[in-house]
Amino acid sequence: MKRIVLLRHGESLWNQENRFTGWTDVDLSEKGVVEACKAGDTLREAGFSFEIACTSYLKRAIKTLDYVLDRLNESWIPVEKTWRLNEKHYGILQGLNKSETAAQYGEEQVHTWRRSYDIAPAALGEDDSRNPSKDIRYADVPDMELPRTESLKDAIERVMPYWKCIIFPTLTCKDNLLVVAHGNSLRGIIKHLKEISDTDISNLNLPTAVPYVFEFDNRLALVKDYFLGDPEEIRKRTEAVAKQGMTKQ
Ligand SMILES: O=C(O)[C@@H](CO)OP(=O)(O)O
Repeated sequence: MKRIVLLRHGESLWNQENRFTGWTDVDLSEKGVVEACKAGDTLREAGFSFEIACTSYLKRAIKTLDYVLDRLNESWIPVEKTWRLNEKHYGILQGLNKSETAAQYGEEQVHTWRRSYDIAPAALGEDDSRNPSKDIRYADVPDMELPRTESLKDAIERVMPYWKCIIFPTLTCKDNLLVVAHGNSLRGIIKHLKEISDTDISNLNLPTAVPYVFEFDNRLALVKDYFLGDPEEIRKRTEAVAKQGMTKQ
């Protein structure tokens, strides 16, 4: 049996303040650090061990991975970072409070920006200091590929080459992989793995730092997927993520 564990980062400072984050490189909150350590403990107690891990270029995911590997006593394993696993780029919404945005533009519009398949928020202007083309960490990425905003569809289009060329083929020679990324980049991967329709994907929300396990047979067909943890707690935390775009949470 082969396994890929998908893990959303622990709570970030902007998750705590309920702000659209996207490619903004915010740190984990104190609660996020605790959540990340707990995810590592949960994986260890369930007998998980990893041969290789990958994550995004954003510190909330990188640090979550570090805490998880520390709890597993596996800080030594190879880790690959890629911009392709970054969160969906939220364009000009980045930094805005989600409830206040819902009060201004309506909950339906905010839901469309957050969870529709192919509608992106307005793009950052070329001169905006948040334009990724001005960030040295993306210097090796062709400018044409750097987003100024993204729909889920756009995010999937840049995640998938990495999934198909690097992550998934690694399963042919390794049995246990860990991917620590973000709510929407992971929703894109899950959509692909579980063949979720463009419409139904709007109902999928991921709680922070809950390991989501995918098991494959030796021919790499998906046989089983499940969250690790208390189902009732996971349900409540998932519902809370869905409600972040409401005027009052
Ligand atoms: O703001 C963001 O970048 C994401 C993840 O935190 O939020 P949402 O759940 O609204 O897509």
